[in-house]
This record gives sequence, C-alpha cells and structure tokens, in this order.
Amino acid sequence: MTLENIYLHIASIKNTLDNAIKIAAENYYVVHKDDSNFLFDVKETSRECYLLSRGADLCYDRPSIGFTYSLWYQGRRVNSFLKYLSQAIFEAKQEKSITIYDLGAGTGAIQWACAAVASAFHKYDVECPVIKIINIDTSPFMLDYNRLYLWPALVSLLPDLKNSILPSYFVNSWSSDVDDFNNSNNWITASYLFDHTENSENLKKDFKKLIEKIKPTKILLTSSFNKKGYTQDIAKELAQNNYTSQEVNNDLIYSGGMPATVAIRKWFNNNSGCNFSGTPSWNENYIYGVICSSTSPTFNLFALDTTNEVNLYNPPLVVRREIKLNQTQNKAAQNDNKPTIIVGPAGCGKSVVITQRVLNIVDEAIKTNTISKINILLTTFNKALKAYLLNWIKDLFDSRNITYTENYKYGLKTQGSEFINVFLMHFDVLPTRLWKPLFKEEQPFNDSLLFETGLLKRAQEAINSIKESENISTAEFDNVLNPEYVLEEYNRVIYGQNYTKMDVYLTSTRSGRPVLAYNGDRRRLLFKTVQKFLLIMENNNESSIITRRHKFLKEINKNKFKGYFTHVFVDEFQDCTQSDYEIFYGLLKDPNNLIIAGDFAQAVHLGRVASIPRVDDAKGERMRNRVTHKLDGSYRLPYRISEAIKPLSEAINEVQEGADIITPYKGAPPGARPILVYAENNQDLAKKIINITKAFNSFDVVDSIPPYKNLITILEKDIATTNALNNMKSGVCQTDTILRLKGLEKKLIVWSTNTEITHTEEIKNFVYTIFTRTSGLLIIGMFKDIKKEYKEIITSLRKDRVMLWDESSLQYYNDL
Ligand SMILES: Nc1ncnc2c1ncn2[C@@H]1O[C@H](COP(=O)(O)OP(=O)(O)OP(=O)(O)O)[C@@H](O)[C@H]1O
Repeated sequence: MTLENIYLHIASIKNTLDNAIKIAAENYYVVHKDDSNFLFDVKETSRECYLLSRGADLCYDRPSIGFTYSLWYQGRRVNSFLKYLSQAIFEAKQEKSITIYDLGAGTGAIQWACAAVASAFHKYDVECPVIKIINIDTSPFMLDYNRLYLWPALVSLLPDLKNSILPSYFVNSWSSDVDDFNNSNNWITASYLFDHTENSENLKKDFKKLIEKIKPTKILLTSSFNKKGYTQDIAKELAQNNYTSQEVNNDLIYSGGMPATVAIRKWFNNNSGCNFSGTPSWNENYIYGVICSSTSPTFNLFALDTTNEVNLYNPPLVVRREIKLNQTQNKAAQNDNKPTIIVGPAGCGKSVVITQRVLNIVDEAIKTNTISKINILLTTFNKALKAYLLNWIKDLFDSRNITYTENYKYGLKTQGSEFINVFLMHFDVLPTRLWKPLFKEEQPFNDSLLFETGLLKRAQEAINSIKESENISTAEFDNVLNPEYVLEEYNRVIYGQNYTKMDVYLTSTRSGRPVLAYNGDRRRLLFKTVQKFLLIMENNNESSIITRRHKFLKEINKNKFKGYFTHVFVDEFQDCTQSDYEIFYGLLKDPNNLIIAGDFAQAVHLGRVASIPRVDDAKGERMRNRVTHKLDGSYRLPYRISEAIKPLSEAINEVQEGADIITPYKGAPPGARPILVYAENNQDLAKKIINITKAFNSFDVVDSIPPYKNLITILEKDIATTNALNNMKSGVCQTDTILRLKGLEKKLIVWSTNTEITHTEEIKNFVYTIFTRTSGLLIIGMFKDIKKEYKEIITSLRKDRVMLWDESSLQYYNDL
C-alpha cells in the first residue's frame, strides 16, 4: 500500500462522508425539532457561522451550533486534514497505536480524517495503528454533536472503524481532565488554535508546557493562511528543539459539491422552517499546515521551570488545596511584613491569596516554634464568605498536617498554641465579639440592635425634631433631610471619615458623596440631625452596626485593644471606610502587618466612598512600606462573560478611581455568553430558565435529577420567579441579595431585572457584583417595564458577546 493508494481509497469514499453528515443532521433533527427554541437557535447559529466565514470569532456556545456548523464546515474541514493525516499515519504505520490529543477538536474533523485513512488501511488489508483520539474543546455542543450524531453516523457506514478509532471527549482543559499522559506515541493536533485570540502569547506558553508534558512524537498544526504567523513561530521554535518541521502540501483530495449535505439542507428549508442559504462544498480555503516530528526524546525542551501547570481552560476547582497559585498570586501570598494591598477583578483569586498567606504565616511559625506568638484576624463583610474562608483555611491546614481545634465563635487554635491563632470574624460582630470576653464587666452593647426599618424611623424622628427647632416648614432641605440620606451621611462620612466635630465636618471633604457647600446650611443641618439621631438611639438604648463600630473605634483610640493582633487581613476592602482602617490599625501590634484585598468595582456598600488607607497625611506613615499586588484575569468567570461585561467594569472605572477592569482569561472555566431572556411575567421567566438549563446541561450547572443539588440563584430577591421555578422543580432555585452573596460564587446566576436595587448610586457596582458571582451560566431576565438604569447597563454589554435566548428576547433587545 502506497500513499497514493490511500489517497485513491479516500477519494472513493467521498460520498460516504457526505452521507454521514446528512444522516447525523437527520438524527439530530428528530431528537431536537421540538426543543422550545430550535428554529431560533438554528437561525442564530447559521448567522454566526456566516459571520465566521467573514472572519468573525465564533463563540460555539449555542446548543445547535454543532448541527449548523457541520452542515457547512464539516466536509471542508475534514478535507483539509486528509492529506496531512494520510501522510503522517502512513509514516507511522509500523506503530501499534497512536494517541492524538486534538486541541480545539470541535466536531471532530481530525477524527473523521483519521477514520478515512484507517478505512484505506482496511481496504488494503494492512494493519492500521489503533488511533486513540482525545477530543478537547471548550464547546460541549461541538463535541456532543460529533459524539452523539456525526461519529455514530460515520461508523454506521464504515463499521470497520469501530475497532481502529477510539475516541474520547473532554470539555475543558488540555490537561486537567486528561490524566492519561503515559501513552507512548502521543501526537498533538491543533487546528486554528491561535487564529482567534487576543491572548496568543500566553496560549503559546501553555502550548509549550503541554508539549513538555505530553512529549509528542508528532505535532500537527494548522491555521488559516492569513493567521499563519503564530503557527510558523512555534514551528520554528520546535525546529530548533529536536523537531523537524515540514510544511504541508495543501492540495486537497476532494473538490466540488456535497450532494447529500446540499439535499438535506434543502429538505430542512422546505419542511422545517430552517433557512439555510448557500451551497456547501468540499472546497476549503487555503490552509497553512505544518507537521513537526521529534528526532529524539524530548525533555525540558524549552527550559521551562514548570511542566505541571497547563492553564488552558481549567475547570473550576472545588477543593482549595488543589489550587496551584500562579506566580503573581504566590508572590502576594508571601509574608514579607509589609502593608499589603491585593487588588484585582472579581474571581482573580484574592481570597485564594489571603488564605495562602494565612497558611504561610502559621506554617512558618510552627516551624520556628513561635506559634504562640501568632494572633491573626481575618475579617470580612459577609457571613457566607467568612464560612467559605474558614473552610479553605482548614483544608489548607489539613494539607500540611497542621492540627487545630475549632471554636465556632472565634476561629482556629493550632496545636502547640495556648490561644486562638486565626480569628475569623464578620466585621459587623467584631466589636461585640472582642469586647465581651476581654472586658466582661463593661458589657457595652447591652442594647437592642436596630436594622434598616428601625433606623429609618429613628432618623425620621431626628429630622422632625431638627426641622421643628430650626423652623423649617418647606421642602427646601428635603434632598438631604430625608432618612436615607441622613443615615448614609452618618455611616459614610461622619463615622466613615471620623468627623466628630461640627466645625471639622463643615469644612472637610466628603469623598465620594454628592457635593454640599462648605459651611453651608445643608451641612450644618445634617450634622445636627445626625447628632440628634445618635442621641435618640442612646436614649432608647439602641444601636446599629455602625454606632457599635463607632463606639469601638472610640475605645480603640483610647488604646483599649492596642496590639491585640499580630496580623489583620481584610477581604473585600471595598466595604471599608477610613474609620474602619483606624480600627484595624488600633488592633495591630505592627502596622506593617495589615493585608487587605478587594475590588472597588464591587463597592456595593459604599460606592465611591470606599477607599484604602491614606498615605498622604500624617497617618500615612503607617503605609510607607506598602506593597501593591495586582492580580489579573478571572478564574471564575467564563471567558465570554468577562468579555461581555468588560464595558461595564470600564464604566465603573471611569467614575471610580482604582476600580479594576475585568480581563478575560483563557484559564477560566468554559461557559456561554450571558443569556438575555425576555419574559412576559415571572411564570414565563421561570419556564424559560428551565428550558435554558435543559439546553445547557452539558455545562453541568443544574442537576437533572432530583434532589437538585446545583441551584439556580436569583439576584436580587425575586420571590415570585423563585416560587414559580420551585413549583416546576422542587428545590432547584434560591433567591438572595448580593450583600449576602458577594465574595462567593455560584454555578448559575440569574439577574432578575424585576426587582429594585435600592442603592441607586452604586447601581453599576451592584449589577457588576451580581454578574461576577457565576462560574457557569449568567441569565439576565428582562421584563416589559424595565428601569432606565438597567436598560443602560444591558445595552452597554458587548453586543457580540451576549446571547439573545429567543425571538421575543431578540426583538425586545433590539428595541431597548
Ligand atoms: N491559581 C488558580 N488556579 C485555579 N483556580 C483558581 C486560581 N486562583 C483562583 N482560582 C479560582 O477562582 C475562583 C475565584 O477565586 P477567589 O474567590 O479567590 O477570587 P476573588 O478575587 O476573591 O473574587 P471576588 O473579587 O469575587 O471576591 C475560585 O473558584 C478559585 O478556586
């Protein structure tokens, strides 16, 4: 059997391949034609495939993409690999087996081309190496279309293939799910890998790491001709490192029409309401291809320091100890006794770094027998996040065999220490928690704690009293003399910036707050009202979280808790005022051991009032040695979601200095674009959400059998939709507020625009924080009378990176 014989046989099965594409499409249609959204989805994927042919990037994240794509591209893509693989497999015909890692496998053109070659071996009765194909792609829809439809159709026509081609399919990473790297004759095929990415340099680095790990004997690279630069660069580098490289002759075995595929497209157009246009053929545009073959065993080829982490498309890790920190994260986790600021967008690993740094301090202290001197406070503004951090730290301690006991109120005491070494506390309870055990006799907060409604009532009383004493009978001052404004002014400015005296307040800046004239009536009235409010609270023996904090600060300023902690860690610093930092400094032995992490874009409590400790005044001395670590990218947010919401983070950044702009990161878990859904009412939204979870179940966001472990989380509280969902699938949905969920992540977040966001000034921060909670799907539910501010946010999202769920959603979106 010669190479020519192989070509001849492949030429003879052209119609078989064409027929298999047709059969696959027929079968897919039978299974999916009644899907709630089938026709619209096909219409959209057809449009996107057309745009791909014009050079646009395709997201491959709609359910019908495999179906539509294959009806145009399958033939030509397979054709482009036929000669290339004939040549490579023919050269390897002595081998018993070959394992091909097909990166960006899509609907399996490489697998099909291998099948055609193997079929030639059978025809000539020559033993063909068993070809194990590991299809790796970020799109479950593309992989599934091959696995469930294309491949079975081809095997039904060429049954001999069953034993010679052994495929497997992996949504995700080049490495993490593929632990079987010990095959002896590994090949890598990478088609179009570097064609559509703004991140080619990183990709190239990861690609080289993969090569070191897999040690392939052959690397087959293709790209479109006009994007061949990166492929050539890599081939050149490989050529200098034990690989010979050979450009592939690009003439194709097949040409002309694909009658079966054309016929089925016509049938769909006439009978199903699909609207396919154009005539598919075998003719592929000119492709650049190169085969690199190893000349000797590869070992530490590129002299990279690590061969273990291949960061492409890593799935999210659930066990904290399995997370391998990247270089920047690692640096930020070193305990260098300097005030440390860790910034970066949602999901870049700030909490990961904090927990690692806590571990490093404790680990070092245990080794140097100084654990009894370590007293760390880790505080944050959210109960669930506190629990999350605690579990991460416990998991890390376990991984280092650090023995500890847990005190449910305070934190962890490690073996060998007489007291608790790691205090984990919600910042709101810190004043009470620290005060009570230390100064039992005083019991400062033996009062009732008021929350929103109670506080608004007291603020109104204060306003009434001031209006009366000042003889104000008009609405002239109502823009500031209203309960919400008074409370915010107290929390954010009078407490937040610690303006205890009227004359200071009248003449000082009120950073991040609406402008009020210095020494003006409004300021004077506000200060008096706040004083009155505090007095009323005191007389009624009541307090708020902030008045408690305020009293705590006053005691701290008297050195009461001085030096209680060796280290203070703050996660989510965007919720801190300047006064909060005064508390942290007051608690610290050494100001150099303040470590704070956060993201101003998520400042849902304070908006533009949020700030980090000043360095430009007398107190700034404490931050003199500060180090800022800037982390990049989001490991949590699927790449497409980061791309979609980037304009929103840029808009926040424009008004809020220091807010981090989200950077799409290739190491993020796979996922779809944000899905925009129009609904007539809550019931309708619930129905559509269920349909979406069905269509996207390959992203593993919601369990398909009860009890539904993976919940849908609706933000902000939308009880009607939640009830409607739970009536359909009991227990599948929960609803919450972002104030309780910030810092955490969920697999499926729904932003229901039906519910009001009360913090109108921080509305963008709010919505951004909601969007960035997902590690899987993000659904945006839109209704008829949508608020103007929400409309503005939705239309600001990158247009080619949102997915309109159905016809009514598309129309609604176009009319926004
Ligand atoms: N180096 C890493 N490798 C793999 N996964 C990582 C890495 N760093 C972070 N992650 C994952 O990214 C997700 C987000 O991490 P983390 O919660 O620490 O981010 P964050 O910056 O604190 O987010 P937020 O600003 O929303 O609070 C987590 O699921 C974490 O496991």
